[in-house]
Amino acid sequence: MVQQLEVRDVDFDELKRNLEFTASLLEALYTNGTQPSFDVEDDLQIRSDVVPVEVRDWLASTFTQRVQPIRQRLEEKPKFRSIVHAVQAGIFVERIFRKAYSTAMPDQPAEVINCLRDLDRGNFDVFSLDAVSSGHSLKTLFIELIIKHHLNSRFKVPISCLMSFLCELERGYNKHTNAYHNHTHAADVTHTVHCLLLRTGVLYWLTELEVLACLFAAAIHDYEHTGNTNNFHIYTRWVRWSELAMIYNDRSVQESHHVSAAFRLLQDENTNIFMNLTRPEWIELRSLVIEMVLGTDMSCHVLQVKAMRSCLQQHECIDKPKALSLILHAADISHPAKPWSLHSRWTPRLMEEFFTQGDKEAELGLSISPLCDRNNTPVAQSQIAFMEFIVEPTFSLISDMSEKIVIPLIQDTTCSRYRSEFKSGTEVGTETGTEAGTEVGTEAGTEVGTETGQRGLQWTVADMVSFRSMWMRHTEENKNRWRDKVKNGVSHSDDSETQTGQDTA
Ligand SMILES: Nc1nc2c(ncn2[C@@H]2O[C@H](COP(=O)(O)O)[C@@H](O)[C@H]2O)c(=O)[nH]1
Ligand SMILES: [Zn+2]
Repeated sequence: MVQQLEVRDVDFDELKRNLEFTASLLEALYTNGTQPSFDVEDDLQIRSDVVPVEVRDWLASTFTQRVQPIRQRLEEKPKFRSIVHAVQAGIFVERIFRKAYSTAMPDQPAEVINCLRDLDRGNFDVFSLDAVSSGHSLKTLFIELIIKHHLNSRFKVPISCLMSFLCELERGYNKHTNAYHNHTHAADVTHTVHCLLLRTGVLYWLTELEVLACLFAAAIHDYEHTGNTNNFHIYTRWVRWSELAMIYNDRSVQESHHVSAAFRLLQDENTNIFMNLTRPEWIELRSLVIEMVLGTDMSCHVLQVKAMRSCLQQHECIDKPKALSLILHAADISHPAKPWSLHSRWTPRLMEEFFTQGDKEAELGLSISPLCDRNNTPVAQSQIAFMEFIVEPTFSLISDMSEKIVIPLIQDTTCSRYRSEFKSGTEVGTETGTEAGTEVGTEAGTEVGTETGQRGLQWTVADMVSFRSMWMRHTEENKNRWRDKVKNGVSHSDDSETQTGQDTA
């Protein structure tokens, strides 16, 4: 606006609308900043009637991990236009953003559009998307999901920043040319998070900011992965220096790096996709993303699963960051719960990465880590064990947790604008045939939450059943495939089917 005034190129109607929008933003900021502080009584057992509010804020910000809201003095409250104007202006700017995206986005090749039609399905083929998008599956998918969830317009994500950020992100993923931990894995996990949120119904429990945090966390969760395990970084430092282990004091070495390096990207204004978030939004998003990405450290698995199980058993309230961390963790280990055509392509990639680490360990005169010896690893048996002891319990927990979260939402017939809007562009639970498992469509469940003038929320209990039966069916089928290999004596790393990055589908 200032630039327009400086060059005297002013459209007064547009200027007025933009000023109104600015006022609405400031008003939102003011409202956020002056909302009552969260409860610190529980954390520190402080009695609110005897402790002044400033002291409580100080205690909360210093001695708990909660984030302090920005507090403004009351007398600073400016006078703003009516909320109706603010909303109108907001809608106007959202439209401008949508238009900017459709203009700036180059036309996608027909093959890409075709691939993206399966975006809401569990059998979505990320390898095909990577092939038809010339190796840009992460970029293509992230943009698609951001638009699909209306997050680009809601959070005013500048298209140029988004493009530059995603180029850098893909570059970082390909820095170490890993067979498994590369941009395709990031695209796969991002897609799977979207699918899990949608198919479990947890999506309808979340705010738009939380959805943004989930997709962003998934996209960056292995950024600049070195292709080695954390233990490799920690235990090889006697013979080989690991900068990351030193920086992060042996704690979640890689995960700490992924999240830190990704946030560093946002420090550059050309790649800062969150430049238009308010301060409280940014703080909340950052905190969620950090917790989710650190939760992908596999050494947290047992604790994470135990904590959520006990929360469900004791009928406690489900902590959102914990639930979302579990969803990202599940997405991260989800390929064994997908059709064999996908699982059988991920396995040799992962094994090759493990074996490359084993080669390095042998070269350094160290003992070779479990599953990293290319001449002696029982791939099939290890995959069966991974499914039985890690994947199935995690997915079972996700199903139980989602039911606990979503059933009250289904019973609550006041569905939000977001839920209805999203639903009108997405069909959940209507899959049939092999993919849908029990083949239960929306008609089988209870339709709830119909609002005048909007398509009703059609998310149903049947969809939850379908989700559970689908991952169970896939893990069972995949285990049987591996069992057959054991029976036929082709279960080791020397079996050509389980060797390096070869597509076996
Ligand atoms: N033995 C197997 N381990 C697997 C498989 N898929 C994943 N994994 C392990 O989980 C982590 C995932 O975390 P990430 O953030 O590093 O991607 C991965 O490193 C493996 O250790 C599998 O099929 N078999
Ligand atoms: Zn991962």
